[in-house]
Amino acid sequence: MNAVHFGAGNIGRGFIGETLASNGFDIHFVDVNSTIIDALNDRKEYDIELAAEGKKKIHVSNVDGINNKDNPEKVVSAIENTDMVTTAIGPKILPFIAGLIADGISARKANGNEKTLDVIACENMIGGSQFLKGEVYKHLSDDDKKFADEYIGFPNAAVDRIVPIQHHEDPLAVSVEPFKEWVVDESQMKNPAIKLDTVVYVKDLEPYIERKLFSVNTGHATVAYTGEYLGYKTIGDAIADEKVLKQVKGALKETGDLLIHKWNFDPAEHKAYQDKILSRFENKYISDDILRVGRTPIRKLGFDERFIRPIRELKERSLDYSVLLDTVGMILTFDEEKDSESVELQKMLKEDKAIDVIKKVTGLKDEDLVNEILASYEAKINK
Ligand SMILES: NC(=O)c1ccc[n+]([C@@H]2O[C@H](COP(=O)([O-])OP(=O)(O)OC[C@H]3O[C@@H](n4cnc5c(N)ncnc54)[C@H](O)[C@@H]3O)[C@@H](O)[C@H]2O)c1
Ligand SMILES: O=P(O)(O)OC[C@@H](O)[C@@H](O)[C@H](O)[C@H](O)CO
Repeated sequence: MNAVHFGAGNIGRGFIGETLASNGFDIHFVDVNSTIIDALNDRKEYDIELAAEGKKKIHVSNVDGINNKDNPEKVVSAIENTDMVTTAIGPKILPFIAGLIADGISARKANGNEKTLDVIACENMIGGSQFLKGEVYKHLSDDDKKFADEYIGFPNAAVDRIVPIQHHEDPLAVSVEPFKEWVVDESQMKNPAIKLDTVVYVKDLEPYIERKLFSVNTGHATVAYTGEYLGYKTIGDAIADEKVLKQVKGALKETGDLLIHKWNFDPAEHKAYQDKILSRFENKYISDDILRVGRTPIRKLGFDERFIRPIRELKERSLDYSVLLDTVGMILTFDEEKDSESVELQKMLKEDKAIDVIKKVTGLKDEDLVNEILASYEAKINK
């Protein structure tokens, strides 16, 4: 069996690649990074190192690479014959690869390939694969849409493993934390016969993706933005400061209250899940830049993203969201010249009224909440 995986970056090589390979798949990685693609084609293998005592190595083989910028037709032909498509490319990039996936689906139809296929977006977002489906369908004819409705599934997924930006001489080497969790919505699959060992299949992904995004990612981002505000550069240094630790614990308490209320999670189990997350952020074998974890602050301030959605839903339930609100004030001060969204956000805040920027980036219509965010931001910049 073989898989086409879009995004040969940190999580692509460091988690999705490992899982597909250990399940016996040959992997065609698709990326625009020619250094990585050339190295994959030269060597057809790479190593993953576990960031923990002993630094165990995991060998991944039977891989190659396709540069979708130079050879889009090779991507289409790989999709035409593949058993699975996965992505780990970033939510904003999905629309740019949708056309290639659509062409691959059209080619399957044209060649009478009626083998069912699942396309799984492994991105940090709610409803990632279904979002990708919407983008792919924009490129399909009505007939090809009917074919896709019958044979192509887009099951949503949640993936969890911290993989920082890599600094090795070997462009394929990747160091990852030992923890890993990949959950797929089984009810949206077209080919449920392909079940990957170590992947968890569930009938309803929503509680899992919300638990992940509003615990791991809200927590991580809280460490990043509070840390940046206090002058730190790495997650490890930031979380060692008790002010940052207090902030992340406060944020997790609030999202935990929401998740327990909404999904009936067992409070003791949820507390253990949160404690595990904090210990993962403190992993001394990993150096994770605040710049990476805080990247794309406009995306992270989105209506359904890791801060605004829990705040909205806590407010609806008359539950406390003061720490999340305080953190949103700090996100708006995130000023990193290497992050184009941070540059754009700061430019907007200089040129426009802060209240209008807040409305625009969060999509909020609730005037009271917008004013609360404005007050939180002003408190941060006037300190
Ligand atoms: N790194 C993590 O800890 C982690 C964990 C879970 C989920 N995720 C999610 O996985 C996704 C990828 O994150 P990452 O950390 O691996 O990022 P990354 O930047 O390391 O990898 C993304 C890869 O996509 C490639 N790419 C960008 N534009 C492309 C295009 N148009 N066509 C083909 N390839 C393109 C880049 O060259 C890069 O190799 C994100 O949605 C992220 O939220 C990351
Ligand atoms: O990838 P982002 O930008 O959505 O979030 C940054 C990190 O919080 C994220 O990559 C985590 O490391 C990962 O989600 C852990 O599973």
